[in-house]
Amino acid sequence: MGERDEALFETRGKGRSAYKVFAGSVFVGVLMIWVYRVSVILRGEINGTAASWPWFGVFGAELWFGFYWILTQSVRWNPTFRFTFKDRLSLRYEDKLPYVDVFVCTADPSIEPPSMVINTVLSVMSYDYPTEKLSVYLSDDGGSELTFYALLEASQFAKSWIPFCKKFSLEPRSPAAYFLRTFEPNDAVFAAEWIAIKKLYEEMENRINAATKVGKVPRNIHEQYKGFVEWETGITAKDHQAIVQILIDGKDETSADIEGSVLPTLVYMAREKRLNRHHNFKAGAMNSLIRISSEISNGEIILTVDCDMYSNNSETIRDALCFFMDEEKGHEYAYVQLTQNFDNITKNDIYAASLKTLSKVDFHGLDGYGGPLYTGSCCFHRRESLSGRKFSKDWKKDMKTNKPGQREANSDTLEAKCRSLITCSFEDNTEWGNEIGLKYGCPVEDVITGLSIQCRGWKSVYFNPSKIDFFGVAPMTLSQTLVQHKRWSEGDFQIFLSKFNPFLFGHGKIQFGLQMAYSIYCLWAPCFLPILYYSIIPSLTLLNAIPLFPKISSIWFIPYAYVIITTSVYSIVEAMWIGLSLKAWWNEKRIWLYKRLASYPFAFLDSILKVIGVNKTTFIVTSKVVEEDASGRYAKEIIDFGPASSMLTILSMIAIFNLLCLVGALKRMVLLDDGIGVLSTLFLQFVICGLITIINLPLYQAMFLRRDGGRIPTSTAVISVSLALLVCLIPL
Ligand SMILES: O=c1ccn([C@@H]2O[C@H](COP(=O)(O)OP(=O)(O)O[C@H]3O[C@H](CO)[C@@H](O)[C@H](O)[C@H]3O)[C@@H](O)[C@H]2O)c(=O)[nH]1
Ligand SMILES: [Mn+2]
Repeated sequence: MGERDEALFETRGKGRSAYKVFAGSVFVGVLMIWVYRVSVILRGEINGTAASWPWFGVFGAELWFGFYWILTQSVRWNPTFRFTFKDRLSLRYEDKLPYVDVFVCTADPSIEPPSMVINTVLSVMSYDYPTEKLSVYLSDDGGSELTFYALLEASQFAKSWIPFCKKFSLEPRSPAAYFLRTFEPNDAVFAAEWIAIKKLYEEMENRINAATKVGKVPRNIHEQYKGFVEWETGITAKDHQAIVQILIDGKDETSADIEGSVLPTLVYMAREKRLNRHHNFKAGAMNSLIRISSEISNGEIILTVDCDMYSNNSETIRDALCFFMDEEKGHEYAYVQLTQNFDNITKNDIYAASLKTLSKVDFHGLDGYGGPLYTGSCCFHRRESLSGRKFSKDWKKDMKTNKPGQREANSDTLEAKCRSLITCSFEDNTEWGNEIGLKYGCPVEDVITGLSIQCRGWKSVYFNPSKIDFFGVAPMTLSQTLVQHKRWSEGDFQIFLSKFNPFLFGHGKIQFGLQMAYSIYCLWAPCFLPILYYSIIPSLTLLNAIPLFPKISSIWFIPYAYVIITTSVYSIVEAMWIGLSLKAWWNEKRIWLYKRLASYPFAFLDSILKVIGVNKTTFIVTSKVVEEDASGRYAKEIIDFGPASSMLTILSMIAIFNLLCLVGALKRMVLLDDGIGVLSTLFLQFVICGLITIINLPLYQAMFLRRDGGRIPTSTAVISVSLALLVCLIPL
């Protein structure tokens, strides 16, 4: 034992020589482009001409694109793939498996329906894992009796659901997903139980949805269960006392399922909220969970999931443990990040929300340099690394345990103790949010926390098996997509500006490849500048017949053509390889542009304002539901552009502006005698302007032709057309 052929997991890299040769050739192309620009400057051909400042700007953008392209090579250089051996784990450690605590976070019952939240909870309660070692905690930042009520219902339903899942080895174990995907079985015994449980589930779901609809829990239920006393005083989401309710106590022999087996512990928590106190969003909720769970179950492994991310694979905990419990390497790992998948993605992924390039390319690349980012959900942590501990080589904690944790026996005293840990003032003058737990003050608490853990010497693992582990809900409108990406790019850029800058703080602590890879995301926000420039200036100069690029017949045209064509073809090939359709690839390109034009500029601005102390961190929660007609459009892959917003105005303005430039330039080309000559000197500007126009076809449609609720509001149309006309008139 202990030899790698007996190991609990295996790591495989992929030989990438062909790719490296290709990337090398692109790099030469990029260098040639730079050489061309410098040589023109040295020959003094540019200074003083009309093209002077647009020309230097384009050069600046090209410097950035080249530099950024180099960064993205880090995640394509050394991809790493992991495989686990769960049978070896069971064979060696089945009776010594560690305690596992699962954290689920929810924030708002109106956009995160309680019936969805409890499906996530039920799916993780039903893991194929010793139930006495499994505890599930729900943090409710909405402090809502509706969510509490749903969880109470779930705690009852679990008594039938968990034994049913295990008896028939069901997958997935979220009842909603299971009943959506399966039909009445043929086997008579199974069918009888199946029908009975389905009925039980539907009745429960109806009760929960009925309460959610009216916005309160029926009186008679209030009276039946003492826990509701917390809501008797009419508390609000932003102002309420600390609430901790142990709904199922796994240590209590009387709380068994219908077959008499122990149930996993189930806890509801709403940390104290006061109007004048900052609560640090999800990071604050997670830190509260870390503290109360350490009193109640103190699992050595913590799984964090968002409330929409149900488990799709009952064996996931065992996969994760294959890394943590591996005799040789296990002690190095702080967290095991699994893939976040979404089961509401449309056929051609209209909002590029599947994030497949991240999950199927980038994260494998990150894993080759010390491990992936922590992305908030679907991630297993070692409790001690999450709590701030430094990695040390000599220190191998023995994960193998079979003794129950020590704790307060009486559940009333235990709850009271826990409540005292989640008051507004508990963290005052402590290291929580700083050295201990998840970090505060950053809209991506996950990424900054993961980075700081890696900088304390720990490694992480990316595990992306062919069987999907989790399914969540991706944004379903354009504005939600843009707002989510604004939060992400803002948070990542703030990391870059903070003392945790991957190159500075990470220097000497994490590998250079990892520093580069983190910077891909940390530098999303500033990418708006060159892209915005490229979306306006080449087209404006096209309109004014000022060339900015070498003409088609020039030898310097070759590196441009080579870089543009090969990187585009490569990006299509990569998209096919990760399972996107051609149309999905095209949609991804559109959202790529929209993020850079609409999300990133605001992220950039807000980050700067935050650095100079004007702005505070915010966290706009993504809605997991949309209205009926919006969901109809989503299913038909019709982009929902509305409502009016400054983000939308920018997008519309740029789309219209490019259309005007293209029309103006084409007109001139047709009217002039030397049309072909014009086309040849302005060729690349035609390409850029033309592509921006073509990719915006759905936008023009939404502005001028559509009448549905997802169209571009008239006010936005008027403003953006006027602005576009104004920009066209800028004299050069
Ligand atoms: O004050 C808050 C705000 C959010 N949440 C929860 O945080 C989770 C993530 O929120 P969501 O709106 O779904 O954001 P996403 O952009 O989908 O989340 C990704 O990005 C976040 C960081 O920006 C991470 O926290 C998430 O884990 C990660 O999945 C949800 O369960 C929320 O209920 C809270 O508990 N309290
Ligand atoms: Mn989410």
